[in-house]
Amino acid sequence: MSYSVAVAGASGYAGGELLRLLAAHPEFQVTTVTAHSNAGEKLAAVHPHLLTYAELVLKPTEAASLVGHDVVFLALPHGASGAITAELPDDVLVVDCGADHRLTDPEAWATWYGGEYYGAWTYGMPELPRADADTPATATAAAQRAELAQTKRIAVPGCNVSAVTFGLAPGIAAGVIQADDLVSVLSVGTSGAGKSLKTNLLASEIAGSASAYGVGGVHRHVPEIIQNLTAAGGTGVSISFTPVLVPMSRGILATSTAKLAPGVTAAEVRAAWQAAYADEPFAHLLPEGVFPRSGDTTGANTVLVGLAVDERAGRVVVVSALDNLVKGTAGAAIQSANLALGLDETLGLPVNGVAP
Ligand SMILES: NC(=O)C1=CN([C@@H]2O[C@H](COP(=O)(O)OP(=O)(O)OC[C@H]3O[C@@H](n4cnc5c(N)ncnc54)[C@H](OP(=O)(O)O)[C@@H]3O)[C@@H](O)[C@H]2O)C=CC1
Ligand SMILES: CC(=O)N[C@@H](CCC(=O)OP(=O)(O)O)C(=O)O
Repeated sequence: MSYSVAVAGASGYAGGELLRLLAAHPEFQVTTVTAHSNAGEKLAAVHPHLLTYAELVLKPTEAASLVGHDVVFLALPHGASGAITAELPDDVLVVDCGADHRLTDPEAWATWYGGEYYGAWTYGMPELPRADADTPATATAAAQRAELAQTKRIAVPGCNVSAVTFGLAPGIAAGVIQADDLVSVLSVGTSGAGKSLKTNLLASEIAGSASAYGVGGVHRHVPEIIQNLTAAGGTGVSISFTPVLVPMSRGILATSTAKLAPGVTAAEVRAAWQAAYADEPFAHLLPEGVFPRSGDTTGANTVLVGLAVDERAGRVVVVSALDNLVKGTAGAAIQSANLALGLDETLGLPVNGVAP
């Protein structure tokens, strides 16, 4: 069976990456692409690298363009997807790459985003371990996958959120690190900010320079990270989160540290991540002493993790890398859509990065 697919926001970075991956997917046929200011243009005019769908004409982003498809991927600015989705039939699988449906707490939405709250959807991170807070060591990703298999509405995680969650969740779920004193500093590529012109992203200002932003616990990804790590079994989750814009177009390299739980050995720490990712197709723990580079994941739906125990500091140091446009958005969206349609979770998704 082949599914007809619409991609809204196809002229943007996330939309373009969805199209690149969907072109290699054996069960999906993209028949509609939409845009905002670029509506009316051929796709070839905005994404010359995408030959498969080059002749499709970008329609306006409105419900009328999207109805009649089996699957709709939304890659729109925050706040733009809620109203459109309300007009789509319940039996259409809708996968939103934006933040509109990620947060389960309406107050958190009001605090960090604002505007109308359209409610949380099934969270599109199949690997997320979920635990009863009293028994974190029993956390597995089975519950998340089971929910995804039943849903018609998927909220794709934020890209920075994914990098941090993949880095820390296994240790929290297994109880080998403390959740109340987490620190994550991320090197992030510029494409995470989207295609529209922003003054802090002028080439003359980012080339050859690194700059922190969202400093002081004010980045909107903080509540989403806390939501995930709490679901993984963390109690009193507290994280200091600082992204640093670096001169690369794609990729995120997150360095996260956490206090070792009392009495835990280095071998037990490693075993926690090893067990969590042993059977995962897209999450991988690297051998001892090996740490990922962001570029190792370019183009792949893969998150790579390296870890070490800093005995002097009493902390675990986890380095996690992913491509913000693939495992950080478009790849995660397709992986979750595969599950929701009962397809092989890995269908159409590259596992190997492009390096160097
Ligand atoms: N870039 C990334 O790494 C990641 C992005 N995301 C999320 O994916 C979504 C898209 O991001 P990204 O592709 O980077 O952004 P871009 O700015 O590159 O693209 C935005 C898309 O939305 C369209 N658009 C702009 N304004 C409106 C509007 N008012 N109403 C409807 N459509 C509009 C644009 O159309 P046009 O260009 O024709 O005006 C374009 O197709 C965002 O919610 C983002 O947070 C999530 C994780 C990672
Ligand atoms: C460089 C840069 O600005 N990156 C963005 C990535 C956000 C993202 O893509 O996630 P959302 O879907 O939650 O917007 C940021 O840190 O805000």
